[in-house]
Amino acid sequence: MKKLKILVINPGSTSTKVAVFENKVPVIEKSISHSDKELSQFDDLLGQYDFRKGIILQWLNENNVEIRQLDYVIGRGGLIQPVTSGIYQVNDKMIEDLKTSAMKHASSLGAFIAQEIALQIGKEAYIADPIVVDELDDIARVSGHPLYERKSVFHALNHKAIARRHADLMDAECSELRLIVAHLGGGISVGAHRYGKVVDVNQALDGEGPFSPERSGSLPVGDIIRNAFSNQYSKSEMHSNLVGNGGMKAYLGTNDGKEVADRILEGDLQALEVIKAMAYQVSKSIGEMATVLKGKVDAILLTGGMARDEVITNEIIARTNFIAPVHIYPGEDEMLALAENIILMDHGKLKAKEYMG
Ligand SMILES: Nc1ncnc2c1ncn2[C@@H]1O[C@H](COP(=O)(O)OP(=O)(O)OP(=O)(O)O)[C@@H](O)[C@H]1O
Ligand SMILES: CCCC(=O)O
Repeated sequence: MKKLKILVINPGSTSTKVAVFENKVPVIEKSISHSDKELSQFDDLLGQYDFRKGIILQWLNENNVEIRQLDYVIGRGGLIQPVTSGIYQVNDKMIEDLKTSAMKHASSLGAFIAQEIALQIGKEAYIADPIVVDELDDIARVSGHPLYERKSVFHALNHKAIARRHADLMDAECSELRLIVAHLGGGISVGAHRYGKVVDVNQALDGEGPFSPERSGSLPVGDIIRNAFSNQYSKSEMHSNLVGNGGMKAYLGTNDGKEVADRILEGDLQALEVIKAMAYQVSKSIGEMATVLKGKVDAILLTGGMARDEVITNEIIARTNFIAPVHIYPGEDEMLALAENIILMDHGKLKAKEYMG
């Protein structure tokens, strides 16, 4: 059977990851880092479109990949309206919703860039398990005030991929397991997976949960309101304290977990205190999700870049392994997960869903 050639595009806040897969094998792949300075020349996220697309086309060119050789193009999906888990064909409604979304996230560029490249070769573009996958129990939507409904915004693609990887290793199906998955990346999301559905999770973009390398997570709301009306901060300063310049970066001046790990090895006690506080908050979120699953938890899975750091994982294990065994899956499976969605669709085992908005 002919091997499928799949271009996978995953724009993140500080990098653009790109790969060409032949079936499940990434024959070429690259993570292109973008410095704060490089991205600050653009007024907003959509302003980065030509820049990021140009980098991808140049990379394909350098690797002698002609786009007409591609069978499929898939991007990581961003801030559309809430959807169920699955693979979606990019359509006009999706593009419109991405353009008008009030919240911003780099993954929204995935659909735009995938669509433009696919159109050039007369094909459709796809996204899968975007960050707005919503499987919340109704009770989890209640925030505490009717003006505000809790939203499901999290690392859905990697949560689902790591849950599947764990289930495979256990010789089980996700639909048989009750898992707590903690993605420890630039942002942190902790979700309760009940028989394959993420029935509760913190809104990991700009609102809830543990602080992360660059996000503040949950903050005392009354103090935020007082600051917002104090005339001391602009709206964008207030927001960047939540996303981009919050969390570890606000305390230690860097969002780089490896740099902080090195500082701890050199004896930096402040760095150790902040990392332990982050692990403490992640552990509390895991405890919360254990109550969502009524204490019946088969396993706790730690994933994302920061799951490579033993100071963090050991602290979380010590605080949570009374709930269930803790398994560590460092890094992420997002690129492979996107390629796998295409392969399953091509083989007729998964049907692309139509995005209705
Ligand atoms: N070996 C390591 N030790 C400590 N921290 C690490 C290590 N490797 C990566 N990290 C840190 O993990 C964080 C990034 O994780 P990851 O790559 O999963 O996030 P991302 O893709 O940038 O963002 P997100 O996961 O929120 O979409 C960074 O702070 C990075 O420095
Ligand atoms: C909110 C999910 C995506 C991210 O943190 O980058």
